[in-house]
Amino acid sequence: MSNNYFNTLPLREQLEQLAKCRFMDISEFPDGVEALKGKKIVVIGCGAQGLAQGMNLRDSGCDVSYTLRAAAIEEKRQSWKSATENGFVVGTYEELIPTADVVLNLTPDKQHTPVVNAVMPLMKEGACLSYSHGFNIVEEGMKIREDLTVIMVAPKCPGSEVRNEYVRGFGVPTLIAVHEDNDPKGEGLALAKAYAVGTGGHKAGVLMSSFIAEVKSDLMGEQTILCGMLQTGSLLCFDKMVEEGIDAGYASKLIQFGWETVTEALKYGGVTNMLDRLSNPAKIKAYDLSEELKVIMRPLYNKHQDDIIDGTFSSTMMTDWANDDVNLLGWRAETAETAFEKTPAGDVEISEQEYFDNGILMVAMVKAGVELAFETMTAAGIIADSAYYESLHETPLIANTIARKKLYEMNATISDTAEYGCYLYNHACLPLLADFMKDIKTDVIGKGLDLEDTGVDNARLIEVNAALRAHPVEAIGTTLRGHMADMKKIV
Ligand SMILES: NC(=O)C1=CN([C@@H]2O[C@H](COP(=O)(O)OP(=O)(O)OC[C@H]3O[C@@H](n4cnc5c(N)ncnc54)[C@H](OP(=O)(O)O)[C@@H]3O)[C@@H](O)[C@H]2O)C=CC1
Ligand SMILES: CC[C@](O)(C(C)=O)C(=O)O
Ligand SMILES: [Mg+2]
Ligand SMILES: [Mg+2]
Repeated sequence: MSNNYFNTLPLREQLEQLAKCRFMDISEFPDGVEALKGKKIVVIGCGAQGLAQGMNLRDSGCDVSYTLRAAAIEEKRQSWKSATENGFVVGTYEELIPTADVVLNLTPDKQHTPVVNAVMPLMKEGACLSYSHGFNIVEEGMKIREDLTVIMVAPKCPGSEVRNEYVRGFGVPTLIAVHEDNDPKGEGLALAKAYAVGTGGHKAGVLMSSFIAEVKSDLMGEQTILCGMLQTGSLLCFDKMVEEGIDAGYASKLIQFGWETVTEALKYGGVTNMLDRLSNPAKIKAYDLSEELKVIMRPLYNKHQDDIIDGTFSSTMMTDWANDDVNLLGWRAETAETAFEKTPAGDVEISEQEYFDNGILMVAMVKAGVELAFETMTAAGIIADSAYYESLHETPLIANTIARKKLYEMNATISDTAEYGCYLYNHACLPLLADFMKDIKTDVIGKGLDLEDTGVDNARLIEVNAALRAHPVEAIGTTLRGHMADMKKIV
């Protein structure tokens, strides 16, 4: 079914592409959206990314309209409503694609082959086709007409946050790339840079990378820490608290809003700051739990990265696509039936500090997941900047979606590809953590440490603090966060 482009490349070229990643200074964007001025941008699809990116680009002065498949227009589906209610012109492929200078393909990855095959013959000679994820090019080996420029502008963030951050006057880190096989006029980079400015990404940080590095890091981040770990942690922590007699409404609230609160600390000051929010004994406890979790979960992180690199993951997922999404839909239904999803957050006050104090295990899970994802990606040749965005930086942005409407909202907001990978990880991780969870009590999830004396051994505290600060995700995080000084507070 697929013709994996990455697997056709010689090893040296694979390694070179994986390691392609350069942080662009904001001074490299002096022309703003100029390269898109006077150009007609037509977005295919008006879903999570489509609507957010289109609105940002329009607010940045670009000419944006939407093309949808005929049935979506005839049936006035949600995509049609989202585009028309926001004042955009909407038309069929035949009406709008031939007029477009730049076509943004923002349909689900699963649909890219049929969508691109349908629009490519309608595209103007020399136009540009853009993606926000390189799956179609890298994993399916899609060949694009030689006269067309092919670029990627991939926000490292859910669509809702692409819009929210822009409205807050900021942006989200964005990875840009030009498909080297398709840059006939040498204008790909200028277009990608202007597009990144139009969505606000340049304010948060743009990485100039490759289609390959984006795909192999994006898939890894979303499957493991960003979505898989948060889903697994939510289910395990909730069930444990209820089993230990904690009020279900309290447990539900602690988790639903806890991820957002603890990862907000991560966003501002990395893993170090997140653990610094705990008392000294709680910090040492969280550190020890996370070290234990890392030993248990490391083989799973390695497996996910290996399967992503060699194409096993993509071919498995494509088999599911061909099989009417039987696994995806089954996992989605199963998630909806979990006790955590079905228990509304209780009407109880939980202070910001209490989320940390009573959520020590959640802090440990985030630390373990972020560090493992970062370590695994960089060991596979992904550059630290990119691994940082795909592990630490994006975790709070995904956590925000859980705060809105639990796992349902997270899985509805992320791409179908991320949703599939999230469930895949979750299914493997739950049994892996079964023994570990047997020893967990309410001191680390639900009630917090009940200590009269909060004293700790100096040498141990120094050792833990040093280990936290020495992790390589902290060094790159300090540098990259230095470029995000205007980031706005959420919680
Ligand atoms: N979700 C996210 O936050 C992120 C997504 N991305 C990437 O962005 C791209 C878009 O993903 P996402 O925003 O999640 O997608 P969504 O599922 O949210 O939106 C898909 C849109 O495409 C339309 N669509 C679906 N099937 C077809 C089809 N066969 N032909 C034409 N249109 C179709 C849908 O409208 P209708 O069904 O009404 O026709 C809908 O408007 C993907 O490449 C994804 O990897 C990148 C970063 C983050
Ligand atoms: C976290 C998943 C993601 O990669 C994203 C929002 O960045 C996606 O595909 O949705
Ligand atoms: Mg992503
Ligand atoms: Mg993704």
